Amino acid sequence: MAKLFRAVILGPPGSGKGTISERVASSFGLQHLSSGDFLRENIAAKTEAGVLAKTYIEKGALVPDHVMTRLMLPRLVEMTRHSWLLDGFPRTLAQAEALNSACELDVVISLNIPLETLKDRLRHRWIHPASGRVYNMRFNPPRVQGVDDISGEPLIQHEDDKPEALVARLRHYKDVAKPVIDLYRAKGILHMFSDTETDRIWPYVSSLLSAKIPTDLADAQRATTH
Ligand SMILES: Nc1nc2c(ncn2[C@@H]2O[C@H](COP(=O)(O)OP(=O)(O)OP(=O)(O)O)[C@@H](O)[C@H]2O)c(=O)[nH]1
Ligand SMILES: Nc1ccn([C@@H]2O[C@H](COP(=O)(O)OP(=O)(O)O)[C@@H](O)[C@H]2O)c(=O)n1
Repeated sequence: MAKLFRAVILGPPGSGKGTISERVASSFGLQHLSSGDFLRENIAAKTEAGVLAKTYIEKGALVPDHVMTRLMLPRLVEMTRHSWLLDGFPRTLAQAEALNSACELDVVISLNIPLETLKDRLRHRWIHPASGRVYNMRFNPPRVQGVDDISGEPLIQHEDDKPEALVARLRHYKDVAKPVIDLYRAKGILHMFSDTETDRIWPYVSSLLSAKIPTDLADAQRATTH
């Protein structure tokens, strides 16, 4: 069995983690696990962790580490036989240490996007809650404004994308992300990308992963996901 590949993508709200993760999933056959989407699934399903997490997310605050870890690690156990890309977790040093005790990472991608770019992107972000499909009125608009291309259901904007909640989230992100980035840099697995456009970052991410993911593994995984 080819060695599995484990990666994490870090970046502030609106940095393009989800956009790049989808491209990685379809190009390399890695499973994309978005902690934000997984949280919203748990909130919708009114699970114990979902009910608890909802109280923090509504304030634009971070969900406590033990709640996130208790939610994410069992999900990763279910994915033991897959290569995966984690998006939005770990977010803090405690979460990174919990993850590191559970598995070995091969690559950590860190997106470094200017604040004004983030604000502009999130102002125009629309989401289809049921599927997690993400649109942007400037970057990838839906065919019909306010309507999901696939289901025809209405698109929404996340409460915590509103400018007033966004400032709190961005400040939180900077405070908690630095030790996580430093940890992975010290491990020698951090790769930082800075730009204002995903389409300019993507070729670099793609060539990094092409060099890191064994070709037989990528071919095998593409075969299973298509
Ligand atoms: N204008 C523009 N918008 C982009 C670009 N890349 C992504 N977006 C849009 O910007 C918004 C944020 O992108 P996401 O992929 O959701 O970013 P994220 O890091 O996953 O965001 P969170 O889930 O909030 O952490 C979405 O509406 C994307 O469609 C880009 O290069 N230019
Ligand atoms: N590790 C994590 C991931 C998400 N979250 C919460 O879940 C919300 C939605 O996560 P998300 O990944 O969709 O959004 P971003 O905050 O990453 O832009 C975040 O704003 C946080 O409130 C968290 O507290 N801890």
